[in-house]
Amino acid sequence: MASLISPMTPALQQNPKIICFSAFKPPLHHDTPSFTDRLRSNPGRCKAFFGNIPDDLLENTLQLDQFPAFQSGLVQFQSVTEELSDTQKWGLLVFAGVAWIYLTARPGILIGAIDAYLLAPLQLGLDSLTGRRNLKRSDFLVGDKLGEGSFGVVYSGVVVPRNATVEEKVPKRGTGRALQLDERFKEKVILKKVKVGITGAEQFGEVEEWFNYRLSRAAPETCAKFLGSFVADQTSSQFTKGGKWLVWKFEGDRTLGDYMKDRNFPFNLESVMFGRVLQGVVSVKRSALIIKQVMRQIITSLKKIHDTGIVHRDVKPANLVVTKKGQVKLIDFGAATDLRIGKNYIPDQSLLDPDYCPPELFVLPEETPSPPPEPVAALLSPVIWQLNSPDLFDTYSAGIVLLQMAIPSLRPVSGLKNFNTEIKKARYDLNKWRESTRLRPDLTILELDSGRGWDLATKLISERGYLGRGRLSAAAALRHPYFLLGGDQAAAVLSKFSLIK
Ligand SMILES: Nc1ncnc2c1ncn2[C@@H]1O[C@H](COP(=O)(O)OP(=O)(O)OP(=O)(O)O)[C@@H](O)[C@H]1O
Repeated sequence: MASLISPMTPALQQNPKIICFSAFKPPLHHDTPSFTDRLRSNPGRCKAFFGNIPDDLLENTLQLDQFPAFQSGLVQFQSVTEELSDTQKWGLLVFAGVAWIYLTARPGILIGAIDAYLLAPLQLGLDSLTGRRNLKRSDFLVGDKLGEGSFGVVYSGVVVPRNATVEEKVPKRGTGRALQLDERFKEKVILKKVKVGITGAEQFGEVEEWFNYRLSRAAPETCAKFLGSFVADQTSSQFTKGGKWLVWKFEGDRTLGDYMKDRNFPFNLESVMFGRVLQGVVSVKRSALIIKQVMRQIITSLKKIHDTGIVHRDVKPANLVVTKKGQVKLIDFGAATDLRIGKNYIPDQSLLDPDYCPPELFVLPEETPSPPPEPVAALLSPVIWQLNSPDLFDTYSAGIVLLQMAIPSLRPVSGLKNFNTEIKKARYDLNKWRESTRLRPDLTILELDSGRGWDLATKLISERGYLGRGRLSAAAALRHPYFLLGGDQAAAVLSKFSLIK
C-alpha cells in the first residue's frame, strides 16, 4: 500500500500505519467531502487526530484521495459494510480473523495454494525456458556407485561441458577417479538411477522428484540442490532405455554418518563447521560446540520443512550431507510425505529405518484413511496436523542423532541396536534408561551447562502423550535452553567473516 505514494518521504516510510489508517476512511460518495479533504481544511483537528506528526508525512497521507482506483475499491468495501449492523460487522471481522488463522495455520493452506497454483507453474515455465527440464543422458558422465537403496542406485558424476566431443563422453571403467582428475569436468553431480522393473520404483522416483521440486521452492537451503531429471534415450552401460534419472548438485564428500564412523569425531568436523580449530577451549567443550552446531542445523532444517507440511520420515546421519562450508543438508526424500495434500501418505505403510524410527511407527495413526483429493486434503490439513502432530516423527529421529553424536558407544550400529532394545524396555523414558542401561554411556557432553543437552534429549526421545503431543517439535526444540547459549553460533558466524581463520 505504501508504494502507492510516490515519492515517499522518509518519515512516511517509517510510519506506514498512518497511511493504512487514513486509507480506510475514504469518502462515502464522490459528492461528499473526503475524510482527507476534511482533515486538510482543518489542520488543527488533523494534528489532534494523528498526534504531532511531521508536516511532510501529513501531506503525503492526505494525498491518498488522488488515487481513484484505490478510492473506488475502498468505497465499494465501505458501502457493503455500511449496510451491515454493528453485530454483523463484528461477525464479519471475527470470521475473517478465524479464516486467516485457519488458512495460515500449519501446514499453511494459503501459502500451499499459492505454491501449487502460482509458484509451481511459474517454476515449470522458467525451468523450461532455461533448459532445466530438458536434461539429457548425454549431459552427464556417470562415475562411481555411491549407494543403493531398494528403488534406486546412486552414482557420482559430472556435467559434460558443451564443447566436449561425443567420444570423450563415453564412460569407461574406473571413470570416477579419472573424472575427478579431468580438469574439464568441474561441475560434480549426484545421479540417482530409478530401478527399472521393480514394483514401486517408478512411483518412488516420481515422489522423490516431486519433493525435490517442492523443496527447491519452499525451503531450498535445507536440502541438496536439485538439478532436474531425464529419461535415458538408449540402453548403454548403466543406462536402460526409458529409465529415469534424478540429478543433484554434488554437495559434499561425506555424510554425517561418514564423519561419525571416524574415531576422531566430532573433531573431524571442527574446521568444516568453524573454519579452524577452536583455540583456548577445552576438548569436551569443543566437542559440545561442534555437536550443538550440527544439531542446530538439523533442527532448523526440520522446522523449515515441517512449516511446509513435509515430514522427512528418514532422518539419520546417512541422510545428512555435510558441505564444504559446514552446512548440513537433508537428502533422500524418497520416504517423505507432504501432509498438506497427503502426497506419499499411504495408511499402514511405514518405510522406516528401525534404528531411528519413533515408537509410534507411523506418521499418522493407522486408522487415518487414505487422503481425499488434494484440495479437500489441503482444507482438512490444519485439523489433521493439530490432532496428530506428525512432525514429531522426525524430531524423535533427530533426538537419536543427538544421542549418537554425544555418546560414543552409541555410534556403531551394534551400540545403537542395543540402545534401541533397552529404550524400548524403559518405555522410551531416557531417565529410566539411564538408571538401567548396561551400555555404560559417557554422558559428559550432554551433562555440560547443567545438563541442558540431556534435558533436550529426554524431550525428543519420548513416547507421545495426549493428542500425539509430549515430544518437542522442531520449533520448540530451538527454543530449548540447550540452544539458547549460542557459543556454537558465535563460532560459526565468526568463521564466516574469517576473523578466526
Ligand atoms: N547431493 C549430494 N551430494 C553429495 N553426496 C550425495 C548427495 N546425494 C546423495 N549423496 C551420497 O549418495 C548416498 C546415497 O544417497 P541416497 O541416500 O539419496 O540414496 P538411496 O538410494 O536412498 O540410498 P540409501 O537407501 O542407502 O539411503 C548418500 O549416502 C551420499 O553419500
